[in-house]
Amino acid sequence: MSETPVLSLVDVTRAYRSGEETLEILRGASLDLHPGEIVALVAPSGTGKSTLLHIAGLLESPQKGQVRVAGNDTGTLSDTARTALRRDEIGFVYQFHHLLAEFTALENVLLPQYVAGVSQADARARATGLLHRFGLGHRLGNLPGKLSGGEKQRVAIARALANRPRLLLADEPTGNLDIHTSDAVFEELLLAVRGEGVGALIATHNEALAARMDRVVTLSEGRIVAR
Ligand SMILES: Nc1ncnc2c1ncn2[C@@H]1O[C@H](COP(=O)(O)OP(=O)(O)OP(=O)(O)O)[C@@H](O)[C@H]1O
Repeated sequence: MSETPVLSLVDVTRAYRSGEETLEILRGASLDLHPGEIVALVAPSGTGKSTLLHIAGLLESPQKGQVRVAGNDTGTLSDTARTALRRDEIGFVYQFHHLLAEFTALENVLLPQYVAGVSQADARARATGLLHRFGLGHRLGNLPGKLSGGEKQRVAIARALANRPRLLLADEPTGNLDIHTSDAVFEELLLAVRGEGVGALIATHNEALAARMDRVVTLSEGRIVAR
């Protein structure tokens, strides 16, 4: 493919100290994720999925290697430029929704857009459009405490997509939900991601959900390999 990858990891290494020991979690992990491609990351617990997603999301830095997001070599960016790149190009969905409890569903989807400088009218149109798409048109004014688990996670996904990121990173995005709700929310997530043409890297333990994505990769001895 000739298009610039939305995410390029090149020989990324990351180790943690644990007492006397050094845990080498990532040992030369490389991956190209192309625009619109949806990749599942399925690997045993503790092998470094969250570490990899944090590095891809510019929340952590690798000790060695390169992280390029939408063609930008992030190792050479100032903190301000990294923050702007994260805000404009990357959406995150976690296992837990992390919605702001004192803000309504609509406000939770508006806020990242305001931070990015989107006008009130445009932000409102985008937020209501997304929330309607996730079947939450009747929940715009609800606080998170007044939403079901599945609804909260749908709002979190809408929030992650609000600024039209080119890259979506998700860590067990439906791992907190019962099987039935998880399947439904996951289906909506895939539809939205495909509809928006976002490149997505999604960590999951759910093999059936992984099989619905374009490609499945795993972590083996600190490297990313196809499965
Ligand atoms: N900040 C840290 N300091 C020390 N060790 C850490 C740190 N973060 C992660 N680790 C260790 O690195 C390893 C990989 O952690 P990570 O959370 O990336 O795994 P994971 O594959 O996402 O696991 P799970 O599927 O259980 O969420 C674990 O052994 C963990 O204890």
